[in-house]
Amino acid sequence: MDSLTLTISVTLTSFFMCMTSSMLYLRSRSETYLIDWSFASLAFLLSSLIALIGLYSESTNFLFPTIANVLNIIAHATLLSGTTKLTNNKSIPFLVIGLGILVFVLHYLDFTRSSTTARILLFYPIIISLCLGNIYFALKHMQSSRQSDLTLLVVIHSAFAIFLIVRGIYIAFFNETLQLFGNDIIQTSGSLLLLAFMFSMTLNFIFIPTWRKELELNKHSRNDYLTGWLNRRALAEIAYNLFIKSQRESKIFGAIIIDIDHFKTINDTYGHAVGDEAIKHICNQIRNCNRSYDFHFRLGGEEFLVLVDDTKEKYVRQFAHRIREKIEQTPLMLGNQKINITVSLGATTFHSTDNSWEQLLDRADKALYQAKNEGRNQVVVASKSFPTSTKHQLNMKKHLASS
Ligand SMILES: Nc1nc2c(ncn2[C@@H]2O[C@H](COP(=O)(O)OP(=O)(O)OP(=O)(O)O)[C@@H](O)[C@H]2O)c(=O)[nH]1
Repeated sequence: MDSLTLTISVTLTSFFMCMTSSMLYLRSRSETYLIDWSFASLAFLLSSLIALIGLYSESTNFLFPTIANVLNIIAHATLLSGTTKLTNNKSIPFLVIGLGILVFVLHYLDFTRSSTTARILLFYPIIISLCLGNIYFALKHMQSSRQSDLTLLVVIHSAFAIFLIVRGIYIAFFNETLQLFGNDIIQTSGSLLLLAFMFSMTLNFIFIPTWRKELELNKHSRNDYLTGWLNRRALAEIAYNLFIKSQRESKIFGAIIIDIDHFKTINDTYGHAVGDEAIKHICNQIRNCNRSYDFHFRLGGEEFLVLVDDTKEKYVRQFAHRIREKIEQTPLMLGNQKINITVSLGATTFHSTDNSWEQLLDRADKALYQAKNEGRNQVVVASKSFPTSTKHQLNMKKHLASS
């Protein structure tokens, strides 16, 4: 494979990369990091076009490799800019422009002007650092969001950085002229490496927005629009999994149902919008009392459920009391006006005699009914022998059946 064929292949691949990223952006304009990745692809395309023209015209003009290299570094820096926008909501235009100017100036130093090897060894650390930047931001994002959507990006940049290091070491320490596919190994491996990188980045461009759309759809179908908490659709799946886990590993999970007291009065007095604020306020207070890995659901208007994994009855009781106290002590502030809100809570834990997760929720619901009946603003914990069927419980069953 001669250099011209390889450079034409790289140009074509960067053309497809550019087309793919810009078309993806035109389809979903909210994914603004695709603008940066489209510019990066355009810079790769221009870089390979300039290299191609230089090669085809057999020009010795130093401006050809200079501009091709400047654009190449700008392309890698703009890829990083897309990643920082995706993970941190910030692009990094000054770094992109700064690196472009730096690489241009470096071309006109005596030792870089006279040696291709010196140029490669000078610019590789810059590209490797940009790859490491991509890896750092992607890993940080995946750790905080608990999603693995950027795995492919991490793999591609890691593989590319490793290949660059190996190639850099080879260029620095071995100067035998080996052949690869009928051409000088340095030339061929460089083009093949870039081809593989661009091809996998194009796949990555398609993969990331698709994955994010799917996550968003999934989130909308499982989460309540007002609070962001899980809805009834998610309840059946999560409660079933906890129930199976409790049976298999003899672990206890607990349920706390929380209902705002006299919520209708809040709505009637202050209006529906303030009612919505009150719901969000209560959710924030509940969240502040629980562990981040408990499951939070909005069961209906002003009724919430917390499922507590791997616990004991005494901890569930403590949690429930903490929630009640926190809400009582933290009024909703409407400017200078305080709105005091209280909640009633019904709690219970898994018993070995429970045949289904619904049985556990029925018991928590009955306890809630008792808390309401006994004057509200209190916690009732249902033990194994809690009395059966109430009117409220039947309502709950109806709710569950219709969800
Ligand atoms: N603002 C607002 N109100 C809602 C929402 N969903 C349901 N509601 C209202 O919540 C109120 C619930 O009233 P009730 O079921 O009588 O309960 P309550 O007034 O809290 O009385 P107790 O639970 O017995 O203390 C109704 O007025 C519903 O219209 C919502 O998303 N936002």
